[in-house]
Amino acid sequence: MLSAKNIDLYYGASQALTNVSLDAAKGEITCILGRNGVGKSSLMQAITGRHPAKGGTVIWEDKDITRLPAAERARAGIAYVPQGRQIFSQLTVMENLKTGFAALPRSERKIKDEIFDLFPVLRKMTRRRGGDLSGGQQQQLSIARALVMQPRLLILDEPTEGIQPSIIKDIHNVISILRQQGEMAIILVEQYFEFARDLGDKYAVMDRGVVTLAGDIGSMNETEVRKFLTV
Ligand SMILES: Nc1ncnc2c1ncn2[C@@H]1O[C@H](COP(=O)(O)OP(=O)(O)OP(=O)(O)O)[C@@H](O)[C@H]1O
Repeated sequence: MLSAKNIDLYYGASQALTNVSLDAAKGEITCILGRNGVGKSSLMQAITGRHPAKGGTVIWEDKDITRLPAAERARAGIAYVPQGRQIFSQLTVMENLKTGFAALPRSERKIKDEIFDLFPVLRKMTRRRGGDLSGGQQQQLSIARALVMQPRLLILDEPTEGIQPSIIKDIHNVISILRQQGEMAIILVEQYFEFARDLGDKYAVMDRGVVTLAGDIGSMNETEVRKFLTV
């Protein structure tokens, strides 16, 4: 279980998050919705430690990780699939996958076959350079690289952004399988409303650095939520 409480985050003097709280439970998908620039990625930075919070606490599996550096949070089982994918374009697909090993003890540094079962397209491409993959293939590689870390919290930051519909469907299936397996908590940051609604269990809507609406997707008022998504 992840519990971020009363998070304040600044970039210099500019406050990007004010008193934001978010929980994410194992076996569930928690969706973060909101327009560009409202603070969704900043909240993920606070959770992953890439840009630590100035105020508030981040509790993960009953430990206070608020002050832990990002690498230690990764070792504690928190994996982040960044917006824009951030594939190493000069490295091969296999080398990209192996960068996920850094968070694992030596004895567990293996690429499990399951990774290629989830992303069959990558199996044929292990020696291809990351930069030669299509955007959709890079997104799949980025998710696969996070899964190599065997995370217990998987954070996906806008995985459908700029991706063609057929691959969005594949990514949807993979996220759905991971949810069914029930082994990890998943946070899905999305602007594609239907994608999030169809996959999610819980949701939080952000607007200008605060959470404005939150609850179970089953009882979500779509009209209200959509008001925070359209420009
Ligand atoms: N490294 C940074 N330095 C300064 N300001 C930043 C930085 N990163 C984000 N911001 C600002 O913080 C605010 C929140 O940005 P953030 O990226 O968290 O929003 P977002 O909801 O994830 O939007 P997007 O979908 O466009 O990424 C914005 O005003 C943004 O300009």
